[in-house]
Amino acid sequence: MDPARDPARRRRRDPPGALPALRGDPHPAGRPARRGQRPHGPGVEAPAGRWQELPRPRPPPRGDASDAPDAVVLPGTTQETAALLAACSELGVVVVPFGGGTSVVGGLAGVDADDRPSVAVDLSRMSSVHALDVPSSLVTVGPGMRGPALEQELGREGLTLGHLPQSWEFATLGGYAATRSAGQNSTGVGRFDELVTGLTMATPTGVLELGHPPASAAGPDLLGLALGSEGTLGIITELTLRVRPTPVACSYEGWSFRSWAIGLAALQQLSRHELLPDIVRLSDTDETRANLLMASGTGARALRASLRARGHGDACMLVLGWEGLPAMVSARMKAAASVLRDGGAIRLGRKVGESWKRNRFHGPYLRDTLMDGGLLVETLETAATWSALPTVYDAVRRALRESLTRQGKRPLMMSHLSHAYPTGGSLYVTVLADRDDELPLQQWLTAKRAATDALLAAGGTLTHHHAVGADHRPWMEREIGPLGVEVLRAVKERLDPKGICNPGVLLPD
Ligand SMILES: Cc1cc2nc3c(=O)[nH]c(=O)nc-3n(C[C@H](O)[C@H](O)[C@H](O)COP(=O)(O)OP(=O)(O)OC[C@H]3O[C@@H](n4cnc5c(N)ncnc54)[C@H](O)[C@@H]3O)c2cc1C
Repeated sequence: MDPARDPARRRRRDPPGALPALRGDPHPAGRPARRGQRPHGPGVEAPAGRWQELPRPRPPPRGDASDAPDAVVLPGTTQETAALLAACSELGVVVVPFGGGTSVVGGLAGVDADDRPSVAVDLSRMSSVHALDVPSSLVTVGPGMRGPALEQELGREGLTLGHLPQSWEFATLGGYAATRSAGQNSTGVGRFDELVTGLTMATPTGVLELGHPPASAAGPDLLGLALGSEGTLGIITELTLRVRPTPVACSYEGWSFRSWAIGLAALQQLSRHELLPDIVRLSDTDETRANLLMASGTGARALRASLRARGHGDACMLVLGWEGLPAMVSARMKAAASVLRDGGAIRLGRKVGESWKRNRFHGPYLRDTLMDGGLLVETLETAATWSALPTVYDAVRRALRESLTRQGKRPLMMSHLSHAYPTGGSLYVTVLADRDDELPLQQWLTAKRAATDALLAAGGTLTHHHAVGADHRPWMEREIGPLGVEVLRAVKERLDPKGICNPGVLLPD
């Protein structure tokens, strides 16, 4: 069986293809809880607040499979899924939908406080195109379909979805909707939730048909309840997505700024002038330095020398991608170039942009190599308004540095902004440190908890695109307030009265 499709992997949050890295530590990014236990050991789920040292949980015995699902079920239609959910509800069996298994926040942890039996619902049998409405630019698909397969089908009609997260090879369309994913082109085409115009969700108490393209004013939009619901309300069994013509022209280019603050200010100017490109990636000095060091060949050496000579020795590199009709692409690039030059940027040209494009799915595989070498390699992400971003950036880095240094492992942190909006942008931080081989999970949870407290206090969101899962649950009330949590609970109680739908995620205990 393709390991990415193996639902027994659902509680390990490693990316498909990451298995070799896990030999020494089966759960470097998160230890799955055993049935009936709190997900990450005592203390870890306590409400966020002032930092306290956590009691150190004992690592699980190697090879412990006590949290594996009791069965894997593969429904083929909405009706079969609805019947399955109704039966599980009656019998008190927990149901965890399994898309591509790429959740990095414990979305598939399957933890149930009551330790009920559980089934993993593998959606791979529902992975075909159901309808294509070319004049309306709409495609209707099954939730188990993966991005590459859909792009191949759409490509025959000269269309594309254009949703390209780094997990694109393995993640599914249903998973994107359930987690409100963002892709590399989201600045241009929109986040995945913006691409969903309608969906069908089977719940234990019936089937919901949500959304009405092109638009409707019939009350509050219930579609928003299903997007980001992470399997807690039911299972998405069909999606209707907005597609667009395959771009005729694609141009990727690199720019350099003297500092992160200057780069952020320039992006803010682009957004203010409605000149944001389709792809934006502004790396801070540490990430730029690492990228330049990893680039080989005479071109890379010449680039490093030229940046030093022009006073950009500690540069922050920006990659922009422009897609669409040739005339539009060149007009937008020209207008943006003038704003960027006014903001102090140096144009590095297309080679830098093309090189980013070639390597854009390689990062996670490099992570495996680094982990094999004994490093802790983890990531976290958030988003904030343009005015709050600098504070959030400083706060997260400070919290991570202090926490890991206190644990005796000084980290290297690399950050980038990869999704820009008129009002702000996302922030993604990669952390590398010597791994505490005895308690690697505790090492990261300690740091992550400090960073999450810090980013929320500074005005960031709990998550920009990785979703809540099991890992972010303790902070959910802080994000949406106690009344917000009650509203979600009330909806869940109506649709899932026995609480069988993925009970271990999203909603706090
Ligand atoms: C290497 C790597 C890179 C990543 N890069 C990105 C990125 O660039 N952008 C980004 O947004 N995310 C990224 N992620 C996170 C992850 O890929 C996304 O959260 C993705 O949307 C999950 O899709 P999936 O099909 O794998 O869902 P799964 O991991 O299988 O499930 C995720 C959650 O959704 C629920 N679920 C899945 N399918 C359904 C359904 N049909 N109905 C109801 N609930 C369902 C599951 O129960 C679970 O709670 C990355 C992950 C990895 C490992």
